[in-house]
Amino acid sequence: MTPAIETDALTKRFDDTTVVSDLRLTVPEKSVYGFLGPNGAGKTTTMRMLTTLTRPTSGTARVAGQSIDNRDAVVSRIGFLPEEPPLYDELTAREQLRYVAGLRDVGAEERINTLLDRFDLADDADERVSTYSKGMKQKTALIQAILHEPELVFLDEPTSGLDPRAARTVRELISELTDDGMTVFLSTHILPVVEELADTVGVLHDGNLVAEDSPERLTHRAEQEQSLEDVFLDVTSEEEKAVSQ
Ligand SMILES: Nc1ncnc2c1ncn2[C@@H]1O[C@H](COP(=O)(O)OP(=O)(O)OP(=O)(O)O)[C@@H](O)[C@H]1O
Repeated sequence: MTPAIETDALTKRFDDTTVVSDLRLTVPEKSVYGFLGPNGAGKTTTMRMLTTLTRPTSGTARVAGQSIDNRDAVVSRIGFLPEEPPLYDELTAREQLRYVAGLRDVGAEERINTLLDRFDLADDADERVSTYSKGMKQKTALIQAILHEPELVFLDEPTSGLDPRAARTVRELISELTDDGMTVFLSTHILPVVEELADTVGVLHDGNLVAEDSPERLTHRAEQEQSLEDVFLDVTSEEEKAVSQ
């Protein structure tokens, strides 16, 4: 089976600073990959390369079976929820979704209605986005990212800034996406999000993939059972020690 994502020595430098270094990762189809790392680790930059928004300095990647050099082929097969999703405050959710469907050239009226229903937004779909809570906006943005039924969806910090209830709803919706056969690549610095959702967790630190395993195996990698948070702090501080030596 072709992996949903396969990177080979993917590297991004800005001037003299290497922000993503020699990244090699493989994400199987229909799985949830949790991309975990502290602020500034290089998660967003990696996602921007994989979604063709920025070019790598060196290295390659295939996304949904297509080379990231082939922008149109990749973009038609993926969805992307950026950290700050583009929503027009003056439009209603329904208008917003129709607009995006038009850009994507997908006849989506029925799918829009189904998704609004499923995301519990149907009653407010004709209100302006400016009146929405942060959670409602995030759900609208998530629908926008999956409207064209992508094989693979990239989510950058999808629960950040949400209150616990809204964050839970968004987590539940994300876990349902794999039921539809989608692959989810999810970046976050919030541990419970990956602990709950991810099949595989990759820990990025200073642009390097310092650990990669299932959440369960990561938490059992020390002899005594540790929480994922302990492992995360361990691997990131081990790296810091190695770098400073
Ligand atoms: N266009 C750019 N020019 C120069 N440096 C950049 C650029 N974009 C990102 N960086 C730097 O690259 C590093 C990684 O940033 P990135 O946004 O990828 O990290 P992140 O892991 O997504 O962090 P966060 O969790 O804070 O979003 C940071 O030090 C950032 O300042």
